Amino acid sequence: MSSASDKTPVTVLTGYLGAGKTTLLNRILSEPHGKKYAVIVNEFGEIGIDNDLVVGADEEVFEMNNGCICCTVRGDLIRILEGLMKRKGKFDAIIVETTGLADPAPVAQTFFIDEEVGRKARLDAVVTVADAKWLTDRLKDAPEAKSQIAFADVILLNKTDLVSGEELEEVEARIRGINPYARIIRTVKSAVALDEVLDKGAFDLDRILSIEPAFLEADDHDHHHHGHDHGHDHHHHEHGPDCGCGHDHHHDHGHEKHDHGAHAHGGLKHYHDETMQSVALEIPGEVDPNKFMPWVNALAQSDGQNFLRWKGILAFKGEDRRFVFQGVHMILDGDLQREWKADEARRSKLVFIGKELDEAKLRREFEACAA
Ligand SMILES: Nc1nc2c(ncn2[C@@H]2O[C@H](COP(=O)(O)OP(=O)(O)OP(=O)(O)O)[C@@H](O)[C@H]2O)c(=O)[nH]1
Repeated sequence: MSSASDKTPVTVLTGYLGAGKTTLLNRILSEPHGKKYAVIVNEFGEIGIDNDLVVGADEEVFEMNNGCICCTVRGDLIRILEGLMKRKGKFDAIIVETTGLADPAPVAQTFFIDEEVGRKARLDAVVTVADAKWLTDRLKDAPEAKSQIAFADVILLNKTDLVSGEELEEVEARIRGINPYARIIRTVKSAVALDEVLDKGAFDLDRILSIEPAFLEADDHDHHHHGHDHGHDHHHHEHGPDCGCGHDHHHDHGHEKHDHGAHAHGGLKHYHDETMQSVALEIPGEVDPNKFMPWVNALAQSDGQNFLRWKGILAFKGEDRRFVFQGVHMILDGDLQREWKADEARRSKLVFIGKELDEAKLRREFEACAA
């Protein structure tokens, strides 16, 4: 028997779209902590933007593309974790960043149900980043957001700069209503002392069993997902039937009625928003910032309500550095970041995640920004 301390600690980083997970991850990776972390990032949308936004991405980041981590959890995640375990000694800890749409329960479950993984790794804590400005709304319409709060051991109540003291009290009370146990830390730009979120030993199985009595029950979807109608289409865009999620996305969407959009994975409720879509656009070249910036500003006003998350990496005409564009609803942010590398094609990518996305219009308008 190995003791807990022999096992590699795993932090599951979750939180709704745009809450500040990547911001926290970059902080963790760039601080001089003297540790070596392996990072597993679960991408949403077909073209990899998330991985490109993580600093030091070259050596440490393992991508799980095209699929939702909570669906691929027993496939890709286990394979990546087992691969990492074989290289034990190289990593002090593992961080798994889930997409904003993932339900963390099945991810956490992996560490208890998969024997091989459970022998070598231990779930240290589920850390949830919550957006102080939007969480209250998402708790009303997005069951994943609620599950992310319910499963958290530590909650960063982030973006406190965007709300009044009164609103902050309100959202904190809502969080407490769902999860009275988690430690809540108020942050701006996910600024937190690392020892508040890493190596906490905070994951509390007994508490989770009180929320999800079926947490430890394995199910027959464990190693193959065939034929499992998952009823969600949040990443169906431009994916073939083999999007890697392992579920059939193109049949019977929303056909079965589930309570609150919950799906059974074993005995475990599994939440997915069935109306979420993503649109991924790419221009094989540069864009003109004098067209792009006015366009996104106008779009934020006209359609921002429907865009839960939009982000892009753009090659601006005549600019040596990559422009990283970020949006959460109508709040936009953009920065020139590192230089394009010599062997890197100067392409411009933009991803939208939201509801009622008019793909043809977005594509047409984005393409009109080409330089
Ligand atoms: N005003 C404000 N903006 C913030 C804060 N934290 C992060 N942001 C911005 O919010 C946007 C989203 O941050 P990310 O860290 O990319 O969020 P995320 O949770 O990784 O997003 P997804 O991976 O798309 O789910 C970026 O534009 C950040 O700069 C904050 O405390 N205040």
